Amino acid sequence: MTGGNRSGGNSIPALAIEGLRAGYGRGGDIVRGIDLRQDPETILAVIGPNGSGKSSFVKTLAGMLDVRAGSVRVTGHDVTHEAPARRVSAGLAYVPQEANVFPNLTIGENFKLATEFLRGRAGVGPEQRERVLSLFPELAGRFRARAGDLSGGQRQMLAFASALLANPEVLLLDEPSAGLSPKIVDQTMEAVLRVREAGVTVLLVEQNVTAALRIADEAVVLVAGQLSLRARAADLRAADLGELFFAKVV
Ligand SMILES: Nc1ncnc2c1ncn2[C@@H]1O[C@H](COP(=O)(O)OP(=O)(O)OP(=O)(O)O)[C@@H](O)[C@H]1O
Repeated sequence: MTGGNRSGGNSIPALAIEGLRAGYGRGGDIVRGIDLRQDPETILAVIGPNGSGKSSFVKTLAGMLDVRAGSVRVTGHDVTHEAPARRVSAGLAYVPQEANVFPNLTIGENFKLATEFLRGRAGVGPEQRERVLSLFPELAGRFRARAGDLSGGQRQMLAFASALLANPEVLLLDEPSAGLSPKIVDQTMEAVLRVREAGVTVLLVEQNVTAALRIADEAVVLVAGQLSLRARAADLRAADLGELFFAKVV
């Protein structure tokens, strides 16, 4: 998160995924052969019908689900078989859909825990904390507030901020709009834009296709664990995706 421009035609992809396959226990593959490259400092939306494997895909990238085949690179570094914490150290941060803050701890304590295991990662420290707080001014001065007492939108900001304290190159977001009112969804998406403008690459899994397409640079459609379409977000309309989803998209 430098605020500098790391993009460019010949730059190393922020994320490079090849032939990725993953699944649960002894079950069949849920992620079924995904190839994907994402340029630095872009927002890529991952959309698709319920149960198509969006969360499983992002969990695989975060190291929560074992890779059965293929590879994952973050700014050129192979993290395919790294544990989740090592991926964060390699620049890949993850905000899960649920349980993404510690509700019984204060904002200050959530911040402290977020970096507790990251000593040694470049750019983690007081300066990064100041940068993060400048992105989320609503959290500044509220360090003693209990995370569980925050509104849904504020809690989401805290989850983003905690992930960004690790100074990631890539931020994985799993359905940040889930359970939020339309107004708060808009504010949350604005926050994702600020994160991108601060120099972070964002992979955004979303059910709310309209909200995701509004801020994304590009979108991919995931159907039954495989990518069925990649397009510039500006060229896609939620209403046109119904056929791909085999369901009405709103
Ligand atoms: N912990 C789990 N154990 C076994 N199977 C799982 C587990 N979590 C998800 N699955 C299966 O993986 C498939 C894809 O689910 P996943 O949650 O990744 O899809 P999704 O696209 O994120 O869906 P949604 O949009 O409804 O969240 C489903 O068939 C689901 O039943």
